[in-house]
Amino acid sequence: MPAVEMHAVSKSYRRRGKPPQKALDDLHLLVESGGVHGFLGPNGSGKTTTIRVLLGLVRADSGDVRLLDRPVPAGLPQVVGSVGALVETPLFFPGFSGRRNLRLLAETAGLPGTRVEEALEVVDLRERADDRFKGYSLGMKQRLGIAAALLKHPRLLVLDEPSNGLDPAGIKDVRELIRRLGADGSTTVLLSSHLLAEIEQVADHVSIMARGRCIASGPVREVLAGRSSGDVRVRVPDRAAAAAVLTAAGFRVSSTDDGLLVAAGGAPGRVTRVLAEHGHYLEELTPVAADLESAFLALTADPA
Ligand SMILES: Nc1ncnc2c1ncn2[C@@H]1O[C@H](COP(=O)(O)OP(=O)(O)OP(=O)(O)O)[C@@H](O)[C@H]1O
Repeated sequence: MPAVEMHAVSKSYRRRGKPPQKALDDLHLLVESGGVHGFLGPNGSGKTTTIRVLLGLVRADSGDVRLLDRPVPAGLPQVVGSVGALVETPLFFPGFSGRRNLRLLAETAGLPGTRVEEALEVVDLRERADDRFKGYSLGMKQRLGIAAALLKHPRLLVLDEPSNGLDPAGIKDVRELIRRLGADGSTTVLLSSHLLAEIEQVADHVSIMARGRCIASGPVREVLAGRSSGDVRVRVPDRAAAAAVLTAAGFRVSSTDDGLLVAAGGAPGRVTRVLAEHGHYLEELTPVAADLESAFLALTADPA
């Protein structure tokens, strides 16, 4: 059963004195259960709006939304107890300890105190649980927020840009925590981020948003492997002569530290043949994968 299904979802925000702002434009999104699903897109691409629609915080103008196999918003009361979310920095009492803050939340939600200890354990805050919230580092505050979202042992945990504003140490802690949660198997994590590296390092699957649509989705490796640059790196004994031959054959060639970079347009066989026909024998030919950054930029580039 998918954790999230969205079909043809559109949402515009009305703005006073201006035309409506289209935030979601015929969005199709599928998040299978289990692991960490990265939800990647530049600022303004519609990630937060998608999450708001999912959690019933705003209503879509059209389309179908299902969360844990229940329609949204009608079926939300049946699943809300299985969904944890960290959408904004959560509000805690600054003068209370982390543990006391969580206990209050657990009591309000009718959850047993044992859940507080389990959640503190998962986010690795037990040792500091009796310190006041206001003395926590930003990373610890964020982990306490995740602990709060974990109190009800959610089947789906939604984290909207959890690393925003954190220092490198905090980012690392939150990243490790998300990895642990994904490996645990009982929780599906939907992790939204505009940071490619964050998604690359923790997510199994990724959906890429641009301009209110999902433009690519699948296992992280596949989505990115499908974006090979079409370039090849070649090493030959006589670099200058080989470059001249390839240029004459119509290839764009540049020299690198250890060989030639050839824009082969996905036809590495032709590079090999042209070189061999002119008596240049390859020592090495390696396809150059598009790095994640350029794949992401190419996917999300504004066509306008
Ligand atoms: N309450 C609102 N009123 C008007 N426009 C809005 C509102 N919320 C979002 N938008 C617009 O909708 C579009 C999508 O915004 P959204 O916040 O969903 O994107 P995002 O990918 O989460 O980006 P960010 O990371 O910057 O929050 C943007 O153009 C944004 O300016």
